[in-house]
Amino acid sequence: MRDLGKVGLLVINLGTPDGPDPASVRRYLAEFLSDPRVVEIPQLLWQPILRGPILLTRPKKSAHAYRQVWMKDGSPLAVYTRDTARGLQDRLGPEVMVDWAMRYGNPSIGSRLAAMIAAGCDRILLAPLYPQYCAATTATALDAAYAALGKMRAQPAIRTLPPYHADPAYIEALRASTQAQLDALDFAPDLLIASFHGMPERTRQLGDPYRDQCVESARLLGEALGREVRVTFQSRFGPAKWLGPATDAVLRQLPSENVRNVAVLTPGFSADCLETLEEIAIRGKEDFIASGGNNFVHLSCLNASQDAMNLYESLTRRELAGWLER
Ligand SMILES: C=CC1=C(C)c2cc3[nH]c(cc4nc(cc5[nH]c(cc1n2)c(C)c5CCC(=O)O)C(CCC(=O)O)=C4C)c(C)c3C=C
Ligand SMILES: [Fe+2]
Ligand SMILES: [Fe+2]
Repeated sequence: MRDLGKVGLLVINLGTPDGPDPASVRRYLAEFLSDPRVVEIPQLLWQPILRGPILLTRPKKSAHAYRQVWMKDGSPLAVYTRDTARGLQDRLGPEVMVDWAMRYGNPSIGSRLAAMIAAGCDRILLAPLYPQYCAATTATALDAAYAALGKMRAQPAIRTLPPYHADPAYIEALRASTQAQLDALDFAPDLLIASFHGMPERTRQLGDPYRDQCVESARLLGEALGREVRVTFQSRFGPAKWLGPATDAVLRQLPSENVRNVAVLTPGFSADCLETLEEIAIRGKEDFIASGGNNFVHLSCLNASQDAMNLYESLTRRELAGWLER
């Protein structure tokens, strides 16, 4: 008989290839970029483009980028997400079973939900670790969970973590982490840049609150730090118009405006990954220095730091209220 009555917490992140080789990256990109929540072009038109030029060229280029940031234990996104789940398990104790899953690639959301249910969880909090909501991240992670639940006869009760872009605990975690990293620098940045992952401009008109939530997070962080935090958007993909200003263009422009020392933080990413460690910390730095900049630093994401644990413990305890004894 199943042991009924445990509470589960599933930490969810975007997903990453199993290895930094072109075949693994191709598998990952094929799944990721076939998600109609991510590329909102009719599949009949999109699949030939994806299966043709994109999957023939991008895996090799991206694998090269992944190799530059790959860690001993695997992809940074997976390592930090796993460590976040382990840290949260310590904070929440044996009353909650904490696990982690990825929307694309491994471990899949369906497989970890099945494991939690097999272990006796009848109440599960799904926690996509995206502070700012958009359909291409939060919604699709929850879609995948609901799709797996849709195949079950006996479902657990489900709660979902709302976006936390303006939550005082998020702003405080960012403030503490940013201030500690700035205090450890051997230069004083003229400007702080908050670089968020971009989205097609069209998604804003369609109703995604993502851009406004990014701007609000940066405004609140600036207020907490008592200095300007300038918002930019990175990682443009495809020919459509994306949210701006673009991080790479701003970094190339700043030295000509006499801003020669910058710190870039990436507060929309819960964990460091290809987009922060390669695109910003390596290529962003190269662009800025080649354009006449003097000092550049990328500040780490919250990852599985104590600031992160303070944040996630506070958010998840709130959402688990009524399910926990204490
Ligand atoms: C944090 C929020 C993210 C949003 C919003 C987002 C939208 C989005 N991304 C792509 C295309 C790609 N993103 C890629 C990597 C990637 N994206 C995010 C997060 C968001 N994406 C993360 C955390 C990562 C890193 C994964 C890792 O393994 O480290 C990639 C793959 C890498 C590459 O080949 O460049 C693509 C492609 C689109 C099209 C999109 C919105 C429509
Ligand atoms: Fe992305
Ligand atoms: Fe990128």
